[in-house]
Formats: sequence, C-alpha cells, structure tokens
Amino acid sequence: MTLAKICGLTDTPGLDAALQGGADMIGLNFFPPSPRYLSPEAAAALSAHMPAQEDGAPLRVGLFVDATDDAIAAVLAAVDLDMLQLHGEETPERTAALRTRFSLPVMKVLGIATPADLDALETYAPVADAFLLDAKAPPGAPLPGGNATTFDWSLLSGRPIPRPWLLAGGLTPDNVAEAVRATGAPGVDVSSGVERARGVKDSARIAAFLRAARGT
Ligand SMILES: O=C(O)c1ccccc1N[C@@H]1O[C@H](COP(=O)(O)O)[C@@H](O)[C@H]1O
Repeated sequence: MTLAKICGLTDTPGLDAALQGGADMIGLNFFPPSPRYLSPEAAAALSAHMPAQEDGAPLRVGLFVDATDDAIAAVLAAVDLDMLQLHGEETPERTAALRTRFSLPVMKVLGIATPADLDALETYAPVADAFLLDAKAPPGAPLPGGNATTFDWSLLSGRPIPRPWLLAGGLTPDNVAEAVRATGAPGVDVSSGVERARGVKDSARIAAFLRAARGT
C-alpha cells in the first residue's frame, strides 16, 4: 500500500482527519516564513493530541529549511520527532552532521526540474535515510516547497531511487492516484492540495487524499 504523509498540519481538526484517514506520517513545519509554521510550543501542543507510538501513531516528521543546530535543538526540546525533513540547500556533509548530532533518520528533499537534478540521488544516498522528490520551486517563489507545483513525473522513469522515497509537489486528491501510477512512488506527501486556503488545512480534502492514495 502507498504510504501517505500529510504535511504542514497546524490544528487539531486537520490532525484528527490525518489520524482517522490512516496517515503514515504527519509533517510539522518549522520554517518560520511558511504559513504552516509552528513554534516549538505550538507543535508540542498539537503533538499532545496524537496517540502513543505503540498505538500505531503516524511518524512525526519535522520540516526544516537550512536550520541551525540550535533551532533544531529548540524544537526537539519541546516535541519528540521521529524524522528530520531537510527541505533546504543542506549539503551532504550537513545532512550527515545533523543525522549524527540528533540521532534521527533524515529525509533529504531534492527539488526536481530536469534529469540532472536526479544526479543528487547518488550524492546523498550515503547520508540520507529517505528521499522526498519535490518540484523545484518556481523562480521567485516565496518558499522552497509547499507551492502546489508538480514536476514532470516522466523524469523518474527508469531511474532507480537508492532509498525509500516519497513523491511530492502539487499532489491533490484528484491527481495522487495517477501520480503513483505514473511514477511507482512507494509514498506520497501533500500540503497545499489538502487546504481550503493557503496554510489552512481542510479535513474533507485530507480524508479524500488519503482515500485516493490508499486506493493505489
Ligand atoms: O509547506 C510549506 O510551507 C513548505 C515550506 C518550505 C519548504 C517545504 C514546504 N512544504 C513541503 O513542500 C512539499 C510540496 O508541497 P505541496 O503539496 O506542493 O504544497 C511537501 O513536501 C511539503 O512537505
């Protein structure tokens, strides 16, 4: 079954929809410019609504963009995370250092627009536990992700991905089944596509996305 991550949750109705729909991972956004940003305290309050890990809770993934060690440490002092999502320009060396420093698995994000962008898979494979393949942010976009932009999925065809991976970028309840069919992605990640306004999650769209992803 296709794994599903709901990213950028900010409130309990959205979290409840993700839990009830059987999300495998939830994303907490710690990039201050994002409309989905959570302070460490807000993330801790939201996380308190999650069931215990032994009761089958989804993995809590912390999204960071070129964050300092201190910023990540401040988050981890407030809320338990199961994985770090690195959505910035973190080098392989920085990725390895964060993985070691915080003893957490790391999902490195690669922005994809051309076949050459996939060459980074080999560079990061020794230091990343998983990959997230997202559309490269359009020029002038205010954020490096969360822009509701798809990329040309055919770029992935015939390209082995050397770690577990999620497909992201412009996914919605309406296109996720086709995205999985076209790419063979073992998992999918969504933020904008399950919102009713920028940064505001919609429970019905979360449920529909998870149904559609599950059906694949
Ligand atoms: O969602 C954000 O605000 C965000 C900010 C900075 C970096 C990444 C962000 N979101 C991630 O972007 C992808 C795709 O999002 P979308 O579904 O196209 O909106 C997803 O991995 C989010 O985790």
